[in-house]
Amino acid sequence: MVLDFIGTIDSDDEEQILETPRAESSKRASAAGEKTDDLDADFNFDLGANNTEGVLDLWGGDEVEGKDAPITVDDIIARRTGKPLQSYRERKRRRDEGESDEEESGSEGDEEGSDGEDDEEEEGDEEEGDEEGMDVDGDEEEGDDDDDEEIEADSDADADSDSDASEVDAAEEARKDAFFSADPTATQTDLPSTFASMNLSRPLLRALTSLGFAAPTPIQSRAVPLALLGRDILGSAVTGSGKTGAFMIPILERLSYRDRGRGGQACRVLVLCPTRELAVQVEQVGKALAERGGLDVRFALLVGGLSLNAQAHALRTLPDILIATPGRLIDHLTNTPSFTLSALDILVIDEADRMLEAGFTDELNEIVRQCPRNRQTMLFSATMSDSVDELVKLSLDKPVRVFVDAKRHTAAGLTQEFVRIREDDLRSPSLLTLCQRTVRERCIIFFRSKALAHQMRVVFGLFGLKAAELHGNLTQEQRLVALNDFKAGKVDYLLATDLASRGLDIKGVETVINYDMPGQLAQYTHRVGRTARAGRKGRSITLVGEVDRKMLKAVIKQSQADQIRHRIIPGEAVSAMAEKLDDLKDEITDILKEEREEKAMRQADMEIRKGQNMVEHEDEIFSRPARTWFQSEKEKQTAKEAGKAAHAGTSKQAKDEPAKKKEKHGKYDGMSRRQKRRKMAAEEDAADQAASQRVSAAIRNAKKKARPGKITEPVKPAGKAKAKSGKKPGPKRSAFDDHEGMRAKPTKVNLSKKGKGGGKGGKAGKGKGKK
Ligand SMILES: Nc1ncnc2c1ncn2[C@@H]1O[C@H](COP(=O)(O)OP(=O)(O)OP(=O)(O)O)[C@@H](O)[C@H]1O
Repeated sequence: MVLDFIGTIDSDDEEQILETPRAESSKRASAAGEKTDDLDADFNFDLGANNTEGVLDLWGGDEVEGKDAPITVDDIIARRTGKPLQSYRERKRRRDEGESDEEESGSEGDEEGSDGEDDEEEEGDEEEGDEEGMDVDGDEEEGDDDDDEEIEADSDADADSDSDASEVDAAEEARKDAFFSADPTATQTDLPSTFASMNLSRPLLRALTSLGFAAPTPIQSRAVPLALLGRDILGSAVTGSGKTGAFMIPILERLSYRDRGRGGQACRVLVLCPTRELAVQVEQVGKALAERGGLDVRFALLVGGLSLNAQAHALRTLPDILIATPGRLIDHLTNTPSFTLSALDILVIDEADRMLEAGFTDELNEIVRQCPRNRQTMLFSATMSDSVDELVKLSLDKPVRVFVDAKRHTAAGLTQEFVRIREDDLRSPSLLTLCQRTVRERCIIFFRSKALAHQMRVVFGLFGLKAAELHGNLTQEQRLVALNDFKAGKVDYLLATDLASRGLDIKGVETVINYDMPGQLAQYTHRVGRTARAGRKGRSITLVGEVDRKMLKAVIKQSQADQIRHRIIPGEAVSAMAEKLDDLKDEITDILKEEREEKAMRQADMEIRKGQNMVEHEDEIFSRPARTWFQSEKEKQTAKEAGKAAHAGTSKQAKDEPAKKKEKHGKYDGMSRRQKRRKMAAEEDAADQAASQRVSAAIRNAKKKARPGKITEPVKPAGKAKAKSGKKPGPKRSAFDDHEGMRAKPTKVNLSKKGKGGGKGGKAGKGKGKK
């Protein structure tokens, strides 16, 4: 690996990286009316960050009232340790205020002690770190040779097919040329530098100013004018560069000219998003713009986890803009009477490359099928692909590719750090060390699995680190509470799966940690894109194991050299943490067990209530029309699995291994030892029998092959091959031709009676041959 250009960080001095620009330059430039690439870093779309209740209302908050709030892991930990968890800021405030009741001083003492220790250690560690850093570099170089060999070998193989590949490339390029329109903005030197120069209406201009959007971002400068012309667009620009505005501004502008006369009311715009949280956010952006501009535009949010009835009711009022996740939208298209997309003018697919992946294919096809063909379609993503194969099914009309600064894959203000993990067992201790010493707040940590994210929350809790989880195993309310607690700074870490990797715009995220390297490059790009948004600075830290080296190379290849750093976490600190973690194993198991028991009790309670409800409201429940589903549960599951595999992009080995394990594990599940032994013996017998049958069959076949064939029978393999190749069969050959070099007399057989006649002829032939 080439680490020469990678700056090594071996102290915990973050100032250099995290000095957050207060967007002064941006503001100055905006004030002067200049065009600037810096976005308004202080602008916040988060209308509900500090108002959890308000946002919960949006999600049917009545279900989350405090009276029935479930016991959380934090509660269990607090109960067991006798110390409530506090965020970093709370701890700091208390320390500053000198609060010192016994309990607090205990926990603070620990923390301060460890802080102090860390500081002392750091100097020593630096040297150690340096040494280790050199060591790592050395190893990396060695390893790199191996990789280079592999790559060279690959390129050797490639060389043979170079001309084929270039033909394919040229063909693909030709297809793209035919499919896309040329982008008139690509070479345009006088792109609009202000919103006013885009000929937007006054109310919308007012709204933009009031939101602090002084000047359009590059993607907005290029995409908005095209979108206003009604063009189909394939838009791409780095994460956090204002793509939401790039489609929402022209939508609102176009809607202000809609027909409002009789029958003019209809659902005209549909924005599809892959996750509920992103849909909520897009709706907030649209609503904020509409409200600030006093625009008469109505929105409906169609996402899972919200009341179906409330959404159906909203749909009956024909809102102008629908923001939806695909599954819930199809549910409404199937079950909400008179709801159609027949009047749709604009379809937007946000995070379009994700939506084109396997898991969403069926749903997306169905939605597109129900949209009018003459609609305008806009696709956006930071990792948008322009592969024609994927796009043709969306029936686009000569779309324009608007790819801003296509060579840049990550935000300019992002510093990407990588920590080498030599043994997988050291991953968790490394993460904890990092969080205790360095990354103390405003951090999203991504995990490959929900279970791991959850387990880590318990561990974080035991170490006094306040965290929330965000993944698909939680109820919608829990997901939202987690998100809002993190936004409001009530928790310092958001432990998430890829559910949170795309689109979420959370102000002030300073650090993104990848507990493991994601399986796809696009996933990495979106994860680290949760920081360094809108012109701010931010940092990502990725723990890289040996198996992740290929992906690391790919990441480095797509990044600017000055963005990359090599971070070293002092080995001693990690070892000490590993020991502490080891000591806590039983405690962690007990907490998880206690949590499962709490959950089971709640579940039982819920079942009882459900039963009571059924009894009380039986008539009403059974009088409701049955809902129909677009896909059966099985189909849904298959699509989900396919989507997961495509999205995770895990190595084949990693994908196969769990499957193998499962099969092996499940085979004798639930059997007693005796049953298991019997079954194994029977299986062995059956295997032996099958093997001896195979041997006998092989002997029979060999003998058969050695016998001369029937006289009139064409030699099989040659005949088959000819038939396949479509060539005319030549004159029939006798089996003797091959064996004895002498030609047998042609025998007359009645070929019209194929089966029987042939058989007879065969027999006759055989008889003759024998004579
Ligand atoms: N013209 C603008 N001026 C100032 N700030 C802006 C402007 N446009 C967008 N922003 C801000 O930039 C931030 C990022 O915008 P947005 O979420 O649309 O990014 P994105 O490109 O869609 O990111 P992702 O690829 O992660 O989905 C938002 O907080 C928004 O307030």
